[in-house]
Parts: sequence; C-alpha cells; structure tokens
Amino acid sequence: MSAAAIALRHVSRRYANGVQALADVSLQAAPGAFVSLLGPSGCGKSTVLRLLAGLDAPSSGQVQRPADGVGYVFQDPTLMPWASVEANVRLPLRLRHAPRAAADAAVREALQAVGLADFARALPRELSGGMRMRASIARAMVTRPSLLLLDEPFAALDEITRFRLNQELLGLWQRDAFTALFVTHSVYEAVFLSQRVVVMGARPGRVVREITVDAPYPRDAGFRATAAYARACAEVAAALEQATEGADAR
Ligand SMILES: Nc1ncnc2c1ncn2[C@@H]1O[C@H](COP(=O)(O)OP(=O)(O)OP(=O)(O)O)[C@@H](O)[C@H]1O
Repeated sequence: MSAAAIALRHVSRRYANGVQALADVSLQAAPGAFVSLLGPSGCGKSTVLRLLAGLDAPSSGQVQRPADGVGYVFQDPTLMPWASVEANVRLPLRLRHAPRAAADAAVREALQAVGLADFARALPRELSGGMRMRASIARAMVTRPSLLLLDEPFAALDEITRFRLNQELLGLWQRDAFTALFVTHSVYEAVFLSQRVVVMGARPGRVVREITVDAPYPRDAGFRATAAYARACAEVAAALEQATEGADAR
C-alpha cells in the first residue's frame, strides 16, 4: 500500500437494485490533506464516504483507509436529544470503554476546540443550529481520528454561520493535521476549504476532474476576495457544469 492516507483504486459499487453508484473511481489523499468531493445529486459522494468509513464494501476495486478509525460528520447533527452536549461528545469514548480520566480530558478538550466549553451541560435543543453542528464535530474529533469524513455538514445552516464554521473547521484541521474529506454541493465552500476539489459526475458515479486550489493557509474571509479564489471557483463551476451536462445526456 502507498503512503496515501486514503485511496480508492478502480472502485465500482453496484447496489442490489442494479444502481451503479460508482464506476471505476480512483482517488487518493495524502496524510493531512483537505480534499472536497463535489457533484450533482446521486453521483456517489456519500457512497465514497461510506466505503472509507468501512460501512460499505466495493463491488470491485480496492479501498485503503486508516487503521485507527475515522470520524464521521453528517448533515444532520444526530445528537441524542435527551443527553447533554458533554454526554453526546463523550459517546464514542464510552463505546470504546476509554478510562474515565482520559475521557474527561478528551471531552473537555474537544468542547474547548469547538468553542462549546460553556455549554457542556446544555441540551441540544437549547443550542443554535451552528452550535449543534459544533457539538457534532466535537463528537467526531474526540477520539482524535486521523481521518474526518464530512457529508454536507453545513448545508442546512445560514450563510453567515456556514462561513464561520468553514473557518473554524480549517482552524481545527490546521491544529490537528487530520486528513479531511468533505462532501458539498457548493462550489464556493469546496474552493474555500480545499487543497483539491474532486468533481464527480452521475449515472454512473465517476470522477470527472480534479482541480488543485493553489492558495496558502490560513485562509480567512479575505481569501474570498482574491483573484486566486475567483479563478478556482470559475474552474470548478465549469467542471461541475460539464459533469452535470454529461449526466443529462445519458
Ligand atoms: N443502499 C442503497 N441501495 C440502492 N441504491 C442506493 C443505495 N444508496 C445509494 N443508492 C443510489 O446510489 C446512487 C449514489 O448515491 P449517493 O448517496 O452515494 O449519492 P450522493 O452523490 O451522495 O447524492 P446526494 O448528493 O443526493 O446526497 C444514487 O442513485 C442512490 O439513489
């Protein structure tokens, strides 16, 4: 196996109902890379994440994923409504039977990292949408996975909150150096966050193009006003259009 943190090599996935969700998909990410998957509905983005999480297996081809487990963040924060923020974030450690003192420290640290230290005792319903998503990210990070899979985590948030969480996510990524694979429908979000954007097409799901976003980190609001950002957005949008046209013609 290569030095990549994650890789799909000639992966196909056909579901029992005959849907070809992925056809000969190859992609990889180096340790600590930030890569986005962008594409029309049904192009197999979630299927790629499920394969990398070990929740699904390819029909053919090879999937390389980290041995130390992964963090998974969904569009819906999926918090237990009856449990405090602290208890929600602690859940993965309880499932692993982590020793109490180490778990306490890890939970405290994760809440601190996402700015929820003062809301440890709050119930999910007492939080805003953005705060619930922060709790969900803290829960995914509490075991310090080397890979974080994020499936449209900010799609349901208002734009200001979404921008803020984009930046906070980059802060966590720079601090912890995990590999991030981020699924989104937003060209702008993909470009803002990523070192590389993988554009996928549907029917069957496949990689249409990979675009490198050649801009340094840290990236802040100022990055959205640069020529490099505008250029990358235009390039990604054109590739997405090409991917979508391809699907319509099928
Ligand atoms: N368990 C399943 N059984 C049958 N078909 C499935 C299953 N899961 C997904 N599919 C189909 O496989 C294709 C790819 O689905 P997937 O959810 O990976 O796409 P996606 O790009 O994440 O879509 P979206 O952007 O709408 O979330 C779709 O046509 C979907 O209907």
